[in-house]
Amino acid sequence: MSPILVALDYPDSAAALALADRLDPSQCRLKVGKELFTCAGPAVLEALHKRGFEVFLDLKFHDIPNTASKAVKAAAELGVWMVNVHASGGRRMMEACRGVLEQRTGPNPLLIAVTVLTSMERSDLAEIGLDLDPLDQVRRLAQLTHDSGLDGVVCSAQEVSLLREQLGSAFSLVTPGIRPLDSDKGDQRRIVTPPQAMAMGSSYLVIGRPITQAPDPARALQAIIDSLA
Ligand SMILES: O=c1ccn([C@@H]2O[C@H](COP(=O)(O)O)[C@@H](O)[C@H]2O)c(=O)[nH]1
Repeated sequence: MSPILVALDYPDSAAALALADRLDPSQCRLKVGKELFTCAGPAVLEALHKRGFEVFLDLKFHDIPNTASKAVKAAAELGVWMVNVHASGGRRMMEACRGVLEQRTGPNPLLIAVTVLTSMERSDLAEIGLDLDPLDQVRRLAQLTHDSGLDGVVCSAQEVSLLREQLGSAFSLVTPGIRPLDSDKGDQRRIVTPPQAMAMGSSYLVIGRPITQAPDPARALQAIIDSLA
């Protein structure tokens, strides 16, 4: 199965489903984030599942343990393949989220946690009171996520080699901030090309605008897949 997760960052389900209809579920999974889920709700997940896609519901829950864990349970009941929280919500929050999944019968999504957003660099961390290199904060939060029993983290591919050494091969490393050489960086800061990310050990590559904003998104996806071969 392809490691590519296409980010469906669209303002309505018609646009998202129009793209999905041009893609093949054997070539990629899809990611539904805050914009699309807020406007289209669970119905868009049902429509994507009907088309045969596995879906990462990227809502990055960050709340007290009771609230975050109930949100994770609700996401699991929507049948998604992967769901996430913010690791900075802490160990008790992450353990509560893992706990609600353990109590369910039936298939569970992978549960992962965001470390440091790929749009952030050292100066952004300093402004929120963290005077350290993003790599150090990513390593700390990834260890906490691992110790809390989750399945993996969201990080930049720049951090993947060290996290693989630290946490082993079974831990999922999901990497946004992926940019083919000719594409615009936009608001991302810690970026890596698709072949480099795979070579360094990413489990999954999250790719949005380089595909969705391309003149021919299906062709852009195929070019990225070819670059990984
Ligand atoms: O640290 C993070 C966590 C999540 N994202 C999400 O990934 C995609 C990236 O889209 P691009 O258009 O390829 O930049 C987007 O949906 C983000 O919400 C991230 O970029 N970084």
